[in-house]
Amino acid sequence: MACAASARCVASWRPPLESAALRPFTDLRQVDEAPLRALVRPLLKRQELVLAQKQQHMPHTAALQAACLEFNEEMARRCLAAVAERDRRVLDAVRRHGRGGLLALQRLGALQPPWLDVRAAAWPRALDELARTLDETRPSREYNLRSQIVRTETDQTYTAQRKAPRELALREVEHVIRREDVERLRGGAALVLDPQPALLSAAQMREVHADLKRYVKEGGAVASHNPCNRGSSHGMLPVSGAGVNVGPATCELLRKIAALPAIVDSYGWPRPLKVPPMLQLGFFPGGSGAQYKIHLDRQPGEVNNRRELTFLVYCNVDWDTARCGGCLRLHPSKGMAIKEPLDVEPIAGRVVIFESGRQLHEVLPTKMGVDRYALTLWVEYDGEWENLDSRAT
Ligand SMILES: O=C(O)CCC(=O)C(=O)O
Ligand SMILES: [Fe+2]
Repeated sequence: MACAASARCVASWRPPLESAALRPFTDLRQVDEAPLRALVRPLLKRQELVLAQKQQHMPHTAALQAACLEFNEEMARRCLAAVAERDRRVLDAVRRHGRGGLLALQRLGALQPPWLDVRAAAWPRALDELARTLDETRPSREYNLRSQIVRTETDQTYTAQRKAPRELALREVEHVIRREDVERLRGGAALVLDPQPALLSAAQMREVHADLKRYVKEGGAVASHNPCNRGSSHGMLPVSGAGVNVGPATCELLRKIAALPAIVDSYGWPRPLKVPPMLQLGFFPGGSGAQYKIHLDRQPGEVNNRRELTFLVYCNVDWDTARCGGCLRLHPSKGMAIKEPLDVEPIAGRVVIFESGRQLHEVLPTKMGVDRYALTLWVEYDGEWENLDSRAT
């Protein structure tokens, strides 16, 4: 019955006629994106200059992060101003035309919230409610607008930077993930792998550990502002190892991590994958109680997040969990295989793989004395934003 009714509705639906009475309101529906789009390229150019300047007195990735931050702040400022200007015009129009203006905007589908009560009796309280809602929702609308614009304008560069997994395949790591592992991953399992032979020799892993320690000390990781992720710092490392002050063992590890998604891909993953050019170094200072509360690496409905699979590799030589804490806790999650919380010790060379958008996880507080280092590669879904959350799982 419901289907028949909605089929009839769809068939008889027509776009609202933009009559002369509605015409003055039609422009109010959208933010004028043209000046914002025109801004992206010059800002990116400026970002390159800022990067070149900063590189003279700080490590490459710290400079890159600082330059990106400046770019984002400027874009956010301009987008917020544009959204605020549009809200001001909406409120002006409604004030001028009274309830008729509000009704007109609603008919054009321009107004949030859709639940606003616009009956004569509720006027003028509706105006206050509209003003408050516009005010409260402005930051999230700014965020959406910014990611939409930056994304469209930089799409070509972004795509060019991301290599398909097969191009990155390396024979040396073929043994790390087996066909059965990928089958389990497809079935909702999280993989905890201790490859034999290890990704690196014990001596090489010590070199990596020393490199990461130095890298953090030189300012390569910045303190997290995420309230869920108190006390930790993060930096980005290019998977090529190019341009960063790290030794051959770390470069080898980065290349090997970037080659792992090709194995998953070769045994069959339901969606196309892309490997980003950078991976994250997570630093949890020992004894600080730093932790990362329970989270997903891609929240449902997140607009500009394509994370499909999370690959973690730990670099903590001589890690003693009883003394240092810092386990990765995998939580039971909807549609996933884990039924009881599972604590994974972050020991050097261990590889953990799970679905970014489905596997809930947290990092338990680090305790005494020893710093915790993790490398995280978020392999992305190679498709349209819109498809991400509506896809069959
Ligand atoms: O360091 C870990 O074990 C996990 C880190 C994490 O969950 C993240 O960065 O999203
Ligand atoms: Fe995470």
